[in-house]
Amino acid sequence: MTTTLDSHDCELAALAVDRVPLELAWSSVIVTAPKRPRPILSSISGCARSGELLAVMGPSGAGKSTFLDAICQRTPRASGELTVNGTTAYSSKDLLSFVEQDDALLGTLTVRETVDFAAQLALGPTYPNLSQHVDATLASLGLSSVAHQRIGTALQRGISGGQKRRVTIACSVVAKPRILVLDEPTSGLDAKSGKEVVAFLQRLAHEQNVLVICTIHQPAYETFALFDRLLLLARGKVMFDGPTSHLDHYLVAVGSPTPEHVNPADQIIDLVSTDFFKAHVGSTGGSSGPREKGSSPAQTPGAHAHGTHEMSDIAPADQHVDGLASSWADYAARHDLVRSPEPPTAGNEVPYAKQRKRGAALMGVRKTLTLSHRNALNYSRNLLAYGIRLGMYIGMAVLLATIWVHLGWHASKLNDRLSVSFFSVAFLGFMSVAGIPAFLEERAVFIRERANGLYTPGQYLVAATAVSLPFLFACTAFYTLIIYWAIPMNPGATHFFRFLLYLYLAILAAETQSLLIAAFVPIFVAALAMASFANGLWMTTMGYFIRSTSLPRFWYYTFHFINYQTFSFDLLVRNDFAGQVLPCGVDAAGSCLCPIESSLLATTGECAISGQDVTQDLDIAGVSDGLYVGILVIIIVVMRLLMWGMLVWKKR
Ligand SMILES: Nc1ncnc2c1ncn2[C@@H]1O[C@H](COP(=O)(O)OP(=O)(O)OP(=O)(O)O)[C@@H](O)[C@H]1O
Repeated sequence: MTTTLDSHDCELAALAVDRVPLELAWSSVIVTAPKRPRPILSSISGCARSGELLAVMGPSGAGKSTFLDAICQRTPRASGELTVNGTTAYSSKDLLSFVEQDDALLGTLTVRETVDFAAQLALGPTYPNLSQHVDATLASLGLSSVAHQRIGTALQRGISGGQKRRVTIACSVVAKPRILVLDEPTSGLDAKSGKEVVAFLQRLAHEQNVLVICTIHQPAYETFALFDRLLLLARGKVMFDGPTSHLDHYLVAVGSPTPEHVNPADQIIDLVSTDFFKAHVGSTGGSSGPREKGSSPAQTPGAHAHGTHEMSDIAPADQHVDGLASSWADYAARHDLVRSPEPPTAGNEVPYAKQRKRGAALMGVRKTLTLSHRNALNYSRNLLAYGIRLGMYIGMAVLLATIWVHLGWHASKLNDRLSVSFFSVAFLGFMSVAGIPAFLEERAVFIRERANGLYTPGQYLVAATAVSLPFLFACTAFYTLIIYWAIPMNPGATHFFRFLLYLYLAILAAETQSLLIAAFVPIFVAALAMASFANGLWMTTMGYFIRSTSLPRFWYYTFHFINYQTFSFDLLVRNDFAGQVLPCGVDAAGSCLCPIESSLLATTGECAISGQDVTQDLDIAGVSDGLYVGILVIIIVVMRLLMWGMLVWKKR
């Protein structure tokens, strides 16, 4: 990887542009959580400037991820002030890209496609030299050799976990952010790859004047040396916030010098860790080391070691951390390391926001097209999600066509025939839950990209709908073609196309319902259970198992009439029986035996029931097909709008 990285130094330098220097400042940032005795972050202030690589470190639970969330405006629980170049009037989505701890990627795409789509969404498909920029980014992160490998799915092994981490970073870097924030960019990477990634981030900061802030756990000495500054947190407080070059001196000053062959990054983490504090205090008498001469009277590491029996379990750790926070504040003041944000000046106004507004509508259309293209690729390759689903629809059709084969038109087969319409609506609708896993995978990508301002929930939904419509139509068409003449259903082109339309609307409604539920509860098992329950509810109140006229009034006036299955089932039944006459049987005495009341017997004496008799019996004779189609469309549109609302509302 070293060689590829080096060979792209020039490329990176060439990509550098003369950019307005940025300073991100955070002031008195406090993050609290309900039922938590102390804040997650206790009034943190500081700033960082473009061209710097800042490490945010601290023991587990120190508040590092929360700090990143706060400075990226990703948590509603934060208070305090954030400014860029002295102003609060900036858009973090325009300036900043966030790389989360989890790698949310589409497994069916190749590495290059993934980064290329990210570039198109961030910069626009017509951005000059986009392809070269994508290749340079891949090379910079050591991904050229796997550029054409798929990310990987449950069926197809793809790239390694460490490579996925780098692809996620590449997706953010390729967007050319002015501020890049990364949560654990080296987790899952071996030491060498971790160092290469941090070296890349350092060059990105130094050569492209980007401000890079990242949390990092236990960096190797050489990796740690690449950082310009360190912000060290413990129990939500600042333990160190200055150039990494001062760390050794500071450790000496607080009486905890780094022993030979020990990484100063490990030494300071050891010093501020309190997770096993009580045990540590009990066994060793607390961490030792004199306080820096002249430091505040707050407790130093060893000061609380005696008399712990008088304190609560939490107090010694808090005291330890408070002592170190004071030590740092004293040290920083003494050594002129306290950084204050620069006041705003003419010429360093925050750029971008206005420029981006221009041509926003065209950019929005392009993004929707790019997203649709990506979705179409995903659909065409995702055998598990879509291939197997199409196979299921075909399998169901074959089952129906072979079991109900040559059903014919006899009154004794009335219920068998009604069950074709029921089965088609209810079971095909039920199978829409199979779309939930693929949606959740896409949603994770959407959450990441939306948080980085790449596109809006509306654009995502339009693109997702545009690609799912033909897929669901194909599923419906295959199903209809297989069963229609095998049973057969009501002959004639009009009835055939009506069947296709009504069933398509039912499947669309079922699909939208499943996705709406998954957007509301984005946990696979829970969404599956809820969608299954909803389908069960619709099945039982649609008027097949118990005729609608016999349904208890509560269910009839509520769920029967907001039920997409009611309208689809009624439409299919009306279509199937329209104009048909079903002869009834005759008993030994020659009496006509019809399963339902026959109007033909009463008027013409013919021993048969008409299609009209069937719809009359089901209490759907007088309904308007157009109205029912309209209601189905409204149900689908309302659920899609609710889904949009859910996507807007749920940011995680
Ligand atoms: N929404 C929340 N509600 C309650 N507690 C929370 C919430 N978010 C975070 N915390 C708590 O705040 C503390 C800091 O969490 P955070 O994830 O920021 O730590 P971290 O330093 O990133 O830890 P790690 O290195 O283990 O990822 C933890 O104790 C965590 O349990």
